[in-house]
Amino acid sequence: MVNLLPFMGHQGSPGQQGMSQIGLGMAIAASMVVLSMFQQFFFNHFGGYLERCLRKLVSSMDPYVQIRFSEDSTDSGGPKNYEAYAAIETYLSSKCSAQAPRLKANSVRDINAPVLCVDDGEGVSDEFDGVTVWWHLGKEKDQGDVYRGSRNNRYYALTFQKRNRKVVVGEYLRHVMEEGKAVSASNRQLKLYSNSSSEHGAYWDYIMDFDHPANFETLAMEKEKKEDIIDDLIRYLLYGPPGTGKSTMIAAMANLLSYDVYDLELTAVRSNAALKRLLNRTPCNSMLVIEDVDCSSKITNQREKNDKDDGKTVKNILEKVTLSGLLNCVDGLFSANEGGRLMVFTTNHKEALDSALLRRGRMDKHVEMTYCGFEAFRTLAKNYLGIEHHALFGKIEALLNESSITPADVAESLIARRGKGEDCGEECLKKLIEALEKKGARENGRM
Ligand SMILES: Nc1ncnc2c1ncn2[C@@H]1O[C@H](COP(=O)(O)OP(=O)(O)OP(=O)(O)O)[C@@H](O)[C@H]1O
Ligand SMILES: [Mg+2]
Repeated sequence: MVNLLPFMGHQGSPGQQGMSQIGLGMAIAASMVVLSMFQQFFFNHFGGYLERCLRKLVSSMDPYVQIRFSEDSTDSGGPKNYEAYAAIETYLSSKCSAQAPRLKANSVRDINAPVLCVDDGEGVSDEFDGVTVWWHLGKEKDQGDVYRGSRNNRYYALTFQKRNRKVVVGEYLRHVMEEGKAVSASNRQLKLYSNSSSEHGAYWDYIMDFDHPANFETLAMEKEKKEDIIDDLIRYLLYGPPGTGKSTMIAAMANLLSYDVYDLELTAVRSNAALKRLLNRTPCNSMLVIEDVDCSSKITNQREKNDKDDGKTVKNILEKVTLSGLLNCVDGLFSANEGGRLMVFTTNHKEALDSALLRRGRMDKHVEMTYCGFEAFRTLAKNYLGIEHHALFGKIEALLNESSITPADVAESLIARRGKGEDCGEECLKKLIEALEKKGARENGRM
């Protein structure tokens, strides 16, 4: 404690000194209580008012407005945040190459046309309708949570003069988002994610860049069916025997929409809560895929049984991912986020699926991937041999009508002949006819 006595001027007897020290102490304590009560009273009644006045004063002196667009998709803005951030980044790539002294290249689909963007701490200006705005890429520390840890979040700060607020917030931002999305859709490198879990919960792991060449043109399937799918991509159940193109169709869908693929392995998800967390972290413009959903649900049932056998508690059993848990999550996710998300289940055994999954309205479309018909064969012949018409096509059509061969098997016989020279087309078709005849004979023999 600070000794106050030397500053007291008058020094009395030791007894008097003791008394005056106590008196002084009490006076100081009392004045501190009064002061703190006053502070509290003052700030309760006038603090808000003072702050508002101060803000008004500062903003009247500062003729600029700033808007931040954060890359963080886990805060209150959700995945939409990242969508806006990515669109801005792409939009600015065309502006920054001429202006910013430091640039960075983002991973893109076409290596000949990389998307450049400003480096951290750099800025660029832009003109729109006679209005100048300034963009700046900043970084802020985010405390994160136990699931993702702390990290640095980037944000784009848009600064403009207050008098241009209407144009910037309205037309300019719309223009930035539209342009940015159009460019990124055509040139963005797609990515493949899969789910993992740790003691902290479930999360998405980046696996690799998604570089599947499939598209709807090369997908072997009837034209009408393809068009129907393209027109209305939302929630799908793809079913059919192995090798009929379910995974190929998923790749074609992702490529068509430029969506990243989130491959959900249900057996690796530990609880319905973990599943919910994962699905909530599936950003917009993404495709959630659950392959072989019949196997996933079987394993779930099996796990429940095993747990019962092990004598584990009821709580543990309930905590496992259940089909109804999955369906609840899916319904919630998709009703909250119209568009920008696609979900596809696949199965080889539609008949084995729970009726809850098949119920109308749950999966918008059930698409059957079938054995190779003649139209599908023609696509494959064009893909692999570059042949669109041939005298042997008639015979092949007749044989395809009689046997059940998968597009994968047809493709395999066509690939096997490829590389044997320009004129291997006819030879390939003959080989295919041979394979079809053998298959037909086997199938008839079995019947
Ligand atoms: N409809 C198709 N159009 C074009 N190629 C196809 C088609 N179906 C199969 N293929 C070819 O066969 C290969 C295997 O097909 P894919 O993996 O898509 O079958 P799947 O239905 O997913 O099988 P599984 O049920 O075993 O997962 C593909 O890589 C592709 O080359
Ligand atoms: Mg597959």
